[in-house]
Amino acid sequence: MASSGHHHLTETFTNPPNYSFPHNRLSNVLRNPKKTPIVLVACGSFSPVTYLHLRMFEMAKDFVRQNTDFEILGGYLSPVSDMYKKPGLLSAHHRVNMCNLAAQDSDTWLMVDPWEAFQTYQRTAIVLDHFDHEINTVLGGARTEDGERRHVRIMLLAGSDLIGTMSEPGVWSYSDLDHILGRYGCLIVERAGTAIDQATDSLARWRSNIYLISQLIQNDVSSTKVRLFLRRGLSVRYLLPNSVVDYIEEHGLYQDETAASSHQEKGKEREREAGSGSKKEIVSQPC
Ligand SMILES: Nc1ncnc2c1ncn2[C@@H]1O[C@H](COP(=O)(O)OP(=O)(O)OP(=O)(O)O)[C@@H](O)[C@H]1O
Ligand SMILES: NC(=O)c1ccc[n+]([C@@H]2O[C@H](COP(=O)(O)O)[C@@H](O)[C@H]2O)c1
Repeated sequence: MASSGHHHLTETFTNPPNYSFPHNRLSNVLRNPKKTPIVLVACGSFSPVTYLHLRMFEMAKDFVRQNTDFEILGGYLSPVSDMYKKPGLLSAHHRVNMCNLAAQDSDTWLMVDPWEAFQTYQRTAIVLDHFDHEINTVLGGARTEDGERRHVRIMLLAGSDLIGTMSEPGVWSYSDLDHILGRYGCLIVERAGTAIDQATDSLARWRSNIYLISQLIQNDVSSTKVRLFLRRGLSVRYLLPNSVVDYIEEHGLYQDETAASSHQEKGKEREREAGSGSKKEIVSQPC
């Protein structure tokens, strides 16, 4: 495993009340002893979770099988805390519930960890340390079929827009980047509107720990677009799991324009559209 050598695992973590680490779908057996066991962690708002978020895990699974010596033991969605205060961020309670519905609906290896959602904002480097602690220290890592103990490597799963922010000044500290990309590593899924090479150029020193996954079927669904559709009373069915669409309808979510700072959201969506070179309006009518 690559290690920066300068950083140590965070020793103490603040847990939300009544918290227990979900590991019901986490495999603790490494089927191929020649492989390195990994766990994928996707950090984000998930407001709401869409099929694109779930596709990221499937794309990563195919990529890992075809191009690496890793074996995936499980995947986690880790919704960010309400204190992240991003426009359109619905309460953690609803975001976690929707992620749980989506994960239940999906394959058998996805789970939702509410650890960061239900407490103060935690930086991504700390979130990955938390997973490392729970999986390797508390659960004792994985075992081969012969009973040999193995350290599980935690890896960040993200879209190329997120990796793009890693070269923007002031968003991530150098020591956090070194911790995330040096100690753990990252699988990056190409996202329409973000140049993947440009996004990773400035991260070249950690190149060996960054895996780029191209999108063979272009899909630019975003949570921002889903929120815009909902506010305009448009259908979002088949963009996200039915159980999540039903949950949104039942609870009347994403109807309130002011709470969601729609102004900022439209700006953000236009930026992304402009970045992708597309001049199309998402919806022909203005809000
Ligand atoms: N269409 C997509 N293609 C590739 N990656 C994506 C896509 N949508 C989301 N992601 C990735 O999923 C992770 C979680 O993202 P997040 O919840 O912030 O979703 P989002 O759709 O970007 O939300 P918002 O529109 O509210 O900014 C991020 O790493 C993001 O890059
Ligand atoms: N310094 C950091 O640790 C840092 C900076 C920016 C975003 N993030 C994380 O990235 C995820 C997605 O953020 P955005 O939706 O703002 O792109 C969130 O989970 C957030 O916590 C972490």
